[in-house]
Formats: sequence, C-alpha cells, structure tokens
Amino acid sequence: MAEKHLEVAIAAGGTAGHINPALALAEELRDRGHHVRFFGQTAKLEGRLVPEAGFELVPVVVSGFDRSRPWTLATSLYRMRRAQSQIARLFSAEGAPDVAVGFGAYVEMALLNCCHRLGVPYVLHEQNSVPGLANKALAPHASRVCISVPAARAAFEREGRAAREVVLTGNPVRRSVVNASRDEGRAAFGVEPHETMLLVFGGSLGAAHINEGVGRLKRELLSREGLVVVHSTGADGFDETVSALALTPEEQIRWRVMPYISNMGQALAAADLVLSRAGASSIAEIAAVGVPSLLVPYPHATADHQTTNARFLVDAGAAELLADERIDAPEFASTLLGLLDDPGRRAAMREAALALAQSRAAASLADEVERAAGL
Ligand SMILES: CC(=O)N[C@H]1[C@@H](OP(=O)(O)OP(=O)(O)OC[C@H]2O[C@@H](n3ccc(=O)[nH]c3=O)[C@H](O)[C@@H]2O)O[C@H](CO)[C@@H](O)[C@@H]1O
Repeated sequence: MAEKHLEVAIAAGGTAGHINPALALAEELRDRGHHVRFFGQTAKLEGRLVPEAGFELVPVVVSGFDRSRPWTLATSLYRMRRAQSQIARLFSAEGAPDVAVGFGAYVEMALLNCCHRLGVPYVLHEQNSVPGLANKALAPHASRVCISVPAARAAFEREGRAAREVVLTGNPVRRSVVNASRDEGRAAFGVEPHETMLLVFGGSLGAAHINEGVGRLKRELLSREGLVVVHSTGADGFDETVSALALTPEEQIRWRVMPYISNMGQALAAADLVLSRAGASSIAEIAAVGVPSLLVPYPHATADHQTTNARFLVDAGAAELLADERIDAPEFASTLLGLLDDPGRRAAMREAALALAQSRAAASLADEVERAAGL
C-alpha cells in the first residue's frame, strides 16, 4: 500500500464499456488505500453502476451536441460551463483532488478542464484502438495517456497531439470478471458439465442484427444435442427477440433469453463459445477469461474501430471475425456451427485468448495515476 493516500476524481459516463474499466481502476486504487470519487450523471448508467460498486458519485449534468439538431449546441455549452463551475466550487469548498482520470466519456470534459485550470494533473485512459473525441481534445494537457492496445499509440501520435507520455497499460477488467470461475458460472446458469454453452450478446446495448441472425439458426442450434444458448438481447431488443424466437417452454430450457446479464464474469467463464460485437471491454473480458469467440464488429462505430479492436484477438488466433453484413450470408451459419462442432479448435483459441489477457492492466493504470500525482 502506498504511503500517501490520494484523493482521486474519476469521470464516469458513456456505456458499460466505458464505465467498467473505470470501476476496475477504482477497485485497484481503493485496495491501495486511496480515496476515489466519481463524477457523472445520476440519471445515466453510471448513476446505477457506480453506487452498486460501492463508490460515491458526485452528480454532474452535461448534454452532448447533436449535429442534426444545431440548436442543442447552446444547451450543451451552457451545461458544460455550469458543470465546470459547480465542480470548481466543490473543489474550493472541500479541496481539490490530487489527480483525476477520464475514460473518454463526454462528461470528462467538465471534470478534466476544471482540473487543468486548477493545476490538478489528469490521466486519460483510451479503451479503443481509435481514440474518441473527448480523449483527443484533452490529450495535449494530460499528464499521461494510457492506452489498451498498441494500435492506439499511432493514432494519438498521428494527431500531433501526443501527451507528455503515452503508456500501454491495457484495458482494466473488473475483479468479478477476472476472478470468475467456470464451475461457479456453470452453476449460476444451470449448465451441466457435459453441455456446450454458447453465449450471445451485442455489447452493452444489444445488437438487433446479431439477435436476428442467431434467431434464424434456431433449428440448427437446437438440433445439436447438449447445446445451451444464453442470449443477452439488450433491453431494447428483448421483446422483439422473444417473439421472433417463439421458443416453446421446453426450448426455453436450452435457450435462455434475457435483456441484460448482470453477472457477466460468470457468463463468460461458463461459456464454450461467445458470439458478440467487438467493443473494447468485451474484447478485454474475453481475453481475461480466456474464451473462444466469433466477433461481429459494429459496422457504424467511429473509424470502424471495433474491427481494429477485434483484430487484437483475431490476429493471435483467439477469435474469428465476421463482417456484420455476412450475418445474412451462409458464412455466418458455417462459421458459428463449425466452431461449435470443433472442440479442438476452441481449445487452441482459448489458449491464444488467455495469452493476450492483460492481467496487470488495472495495476499498471493505477501505477500511472500514482505517478501523475507524484507518488
Ligand atoms: C457502438 C459503440 O460505439 N460501442 C462502443 C461502446 O461499446 P459497449 O459499451 O457496448 O461495448 P463494450 O464491449 O466495450 O462493453 C460492453 C460491456 O457491457 C457488459 N455487458 C454486456 C452485455 C450484458 O448483458 N451484460 C454486461 O454486463 C460487458 O461485460 C462489457 O463490460 O464503448 C466501447 C468502449 O469504449 C467501444 O469499444 C464500443 O465501440
């Protein structure tokens, strides 16, 4: 444990893929005796995930600018300025933190710009191979930028906006995922040792195209003896998927459909194969647990960054890649069923995934946060 205990402010926002790495860092910092306070929006996802993990969330209200509705710019700028003054007042009343951290969500602009003005050092963490807008804008004044995959370094440097240091730490994964055991996972999902479990999910929000595509393979999948499908549809796609699948009560025992899985560590640990999008946190968790995967990158992600994310696993033989448009082609069935029918291939993929696990990511990022604060 470090001798000096730091006050650390972390900006949390965006999807679960942005918030989970922030929580993984906070867990590590708390273990080292530091005090962590999150800044984010109570009405958004962080308003639930941060308190659930046992951390305080200081409420901040911001709203992004929607290019298709130009009048939202005024509200967005007004709220950003108001949020910055609110944070500045809080710091002057209670003392400024020793260091702050942002994970690329828009809300970090309020916290980190305020820290910059007050001379508080801040660290950025980028989960993706292609940096997001907020991180790019804040990089010039960051104490260091921590990246998850080597591919992101070039992007930060190419922008000509390299921070003082770009450090490869990896993407932190929460302890509930890193420490998940296959036996516990199988017990939690009621999967017998001889059964094969396919886990389907489409990032934190679900993916309609994956839900439809896997649904069309219902007959082929259910005809495989001992196959169990655990399918997280995303909240928005749940009703539609349930009615499209039209599972009989008997089939529902082998194909479990749910809007969201809250114990993702156990689901991944129990799975023999994952079918998912290629968001940064999904990739990091798949590697941490060591599970073979068929990845279908979200085709509209900025600069197609999910394909670049997926390459991290695919190039090492840990995963197969399928372009989103191929979900409607025969190749989808042949690739998915081929992997389900080939335990030897899956065992090799599992080894390859484990070799990529960035098990020190949370610790490395915490080291950088301590260094930025002068410890
Ligand atoms: C469409 C888009 O732009 N998505 C971005 C968003 O993805 P998004 O947040 O969807 O995707 P990620 O793969 O990064 O994270 C998904 C997270 O949701 C969790 N989960 C998912 C399903 C479920 O039922 N239960 C559950 O807990 C996973 O365990 C994981 O922690 O942020 C990521 C991180 O910056 C980016 O890489 C993605 O490109």
